[in-house]
Amino acid sequence: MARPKKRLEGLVAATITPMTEHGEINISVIGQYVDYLVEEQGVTNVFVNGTTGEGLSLDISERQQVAEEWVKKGKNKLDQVVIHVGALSLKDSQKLAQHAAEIGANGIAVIAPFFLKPWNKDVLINFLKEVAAAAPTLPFYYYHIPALTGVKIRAEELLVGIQDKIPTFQGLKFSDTDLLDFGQCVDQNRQQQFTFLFGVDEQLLSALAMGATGAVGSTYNYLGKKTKQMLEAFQQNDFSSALNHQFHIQRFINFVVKLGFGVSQTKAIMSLVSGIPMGPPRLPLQKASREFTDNAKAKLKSLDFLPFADLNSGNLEACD
Ligand SMILES: CC(=O)N[C@@H]([C@@H](O)[C@H](O)[C@H](O)CO)[C@@H](O)CC(=O)C(=O)O
Repeated sequence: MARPKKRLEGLVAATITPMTEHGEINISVIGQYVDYLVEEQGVTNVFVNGTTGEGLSLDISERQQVAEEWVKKGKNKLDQVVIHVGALSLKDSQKLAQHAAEIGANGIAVIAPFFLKPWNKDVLINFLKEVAAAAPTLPFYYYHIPALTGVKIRAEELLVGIQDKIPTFQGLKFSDTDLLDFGQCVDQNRQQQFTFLFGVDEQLLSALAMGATGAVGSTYNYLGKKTKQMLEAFQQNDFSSALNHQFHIQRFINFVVKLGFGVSQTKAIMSLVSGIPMGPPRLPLQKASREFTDNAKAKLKSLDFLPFADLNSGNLEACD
């Protein structure tokens, strides 16, 4: 059975796909992006071409180029590079899975197909199994994100006997707020040594209490250091400090959610905080507004989340 040499643990940044002002992928800044995550945020695992990375808005060749660049630039710097290879077409997904294995990625993840949808657990597993089989040496993660896929099959049900069907199954990336489902995934699989990655950053502490072994999220791109403080406090059984850290993070997320928060806004915030031009999102997404970025910047400052006192206005290129 394929197992990563080291278990995927701790924080995993759901990477942004940098783009030029003309909407082309801009892989030239990925090396700089790797250094920023490692050196400034202490984040050494990445999840590439997922929701934040607009994976489903890229064509196959673009997805392969982005994946390849992360593996290349992450060599000897990142611990694990997991590639999301989910697609509506099984063939595309298999092609991407095979490619991920060829380039030396550390794992693959797949969402449920979301147009012609699997209507029950067995059908979904059959789809996932066919993708996993295209990369038989790579650990496989199911990416559960029902609010976006519309596939509401409970993760708990899906995990029953999953390794009999998918021998490379390694774990779950759980991007949902149903902590009953999440808790039962952990509780019913205590013997399996699965990896449980939680994907709702503002609720991570609750998931840690339920047994999450790590977390994948968009905010770890720029709040990685802060979130690591929460993880450390939790590991030291200092629940009061961990809660303070979670509330601190929630104050920011709550603020931006009220303004309207998604991939476009993540790109703008990351450009602002890191100084790396992430560019605009691809249609159908729209650039974050200048008003959003100004407000987010003021909030980051007031919460002491900005590494330096004043920011170069050049970092605001992602905004109108
Ligand atoms: C719906 C969504 O984008 N969720 C984010 C969260 O990190 C989210 O941005 C955060 O919890 C703020 O709500 C991640 O789960 C997405 C993710 O891991 C990915 O990009 O694949």
